Amino acid sequence: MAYSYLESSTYGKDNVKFLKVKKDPQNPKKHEVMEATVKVLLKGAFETSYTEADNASIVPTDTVKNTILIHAKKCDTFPIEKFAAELALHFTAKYEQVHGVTIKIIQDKWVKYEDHSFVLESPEKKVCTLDYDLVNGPQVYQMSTILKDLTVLKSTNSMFYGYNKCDYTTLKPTTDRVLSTDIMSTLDWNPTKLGSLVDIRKGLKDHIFNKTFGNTRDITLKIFAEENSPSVQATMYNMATEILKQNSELEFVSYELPNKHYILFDLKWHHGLDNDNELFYPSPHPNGLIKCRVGRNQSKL
Ligand SMILES: O=c1[nH]c(=O)c2[nH]c(=O)[nH]c2[nH]1
Repeated sequence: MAYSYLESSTYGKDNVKFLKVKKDPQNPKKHEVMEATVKVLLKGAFETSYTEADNASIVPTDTVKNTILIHAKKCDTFPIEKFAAELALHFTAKYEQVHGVTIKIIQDKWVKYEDHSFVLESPEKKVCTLDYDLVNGPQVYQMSTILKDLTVLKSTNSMFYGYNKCDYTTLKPTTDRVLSTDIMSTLDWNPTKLGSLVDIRKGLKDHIFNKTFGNTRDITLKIFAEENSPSVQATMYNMATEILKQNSELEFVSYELPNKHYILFDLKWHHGLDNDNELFYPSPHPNGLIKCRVGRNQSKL
C-alpha cells in the first residue's frame, strides 16, 4: 500500500493582468477601461498528475492564462461578475477532466474624468470571487462581490464607552474620538434570488451587480458619516443590515474593519496646553480588527 494519498488539489494561473479598453462604436473616442488581475484555479480529475507523474490530464496553466486573455478580448468584461461566470462556464464545458473552478477577479478603480481620460482612485478595489462545481449545475455556485481598501476617517461623531473594565484596562471612555478604517465589505449572493450562471453570463444581471455595488459603497459612506458611532461593531452591523434591506439578492453581508488608532497627544507639559481633540498621533500598530457576517432573519426572506 502506498505511504501517502492525495487529500485534495487544485491548480491554475494567478496574477493574470490586463487592461481592457471598451469602445463605443457610436462614439469612437468615448471609452471605458478596466484594469484587472485574474486568478483561475481548476478542480477535477488531475490525481495521476500528482501521484503518477502522468501529465496527460493537465491543461497547462499557460493555456489557462491564454484563455483568460482571449475571453477578455472577445467578451464584455463589465461587470466582473459576468466575466467570472463566463470563465467558469467555459472551463467546465471545454475540458471533461475539469469538474469545477475557483475564480477571483480584482478590478482597479479607474474613474473617468473626460471621454477617454481616467484617474486611478487607488488603492480602492472591487473584487469578485466565484466557486463553481459542475455537478451542482449552473444554478448552484458561491459568488461574492467585495468592496476593498476604501479608507475613511471621521474627526468627530464617534464614541466608545461602557465596555468591560478589569485590572488589565487602561483605555479611557470617550464620547468624541477620531474613527478611521479601511473598508472591506463582502456581499454573498443568493443564487436562488440572483439567477443561474448562464443568465449572469448573458448579461441579464448586470444591472443588479452595478446597482448593488454602488449601493453598498453609498450606504457604507452615508452611515459612517451620519451616525454618532457607539463602536465599530454597532456601526458595521447597521451598515450590513441596511445593505441587506435594500438588496434582496444578497444572502449575507460581511465587514472586516481595522480600527486604525489616532492617539491624542498629551501637551499639558507645555504650559498646561489643552489639546482640545485637535492633534493626534497616527499609530501604525497595533490596530483593532473587527469582523462580522450578517444574515437575514427567516421572517424577512
Ligand atoms: O469601536 C471599538 N470597538 C472595540 O472593540 C474597541 N476596543 C478598543 O480598545 N477600542 C475599540 N473601539
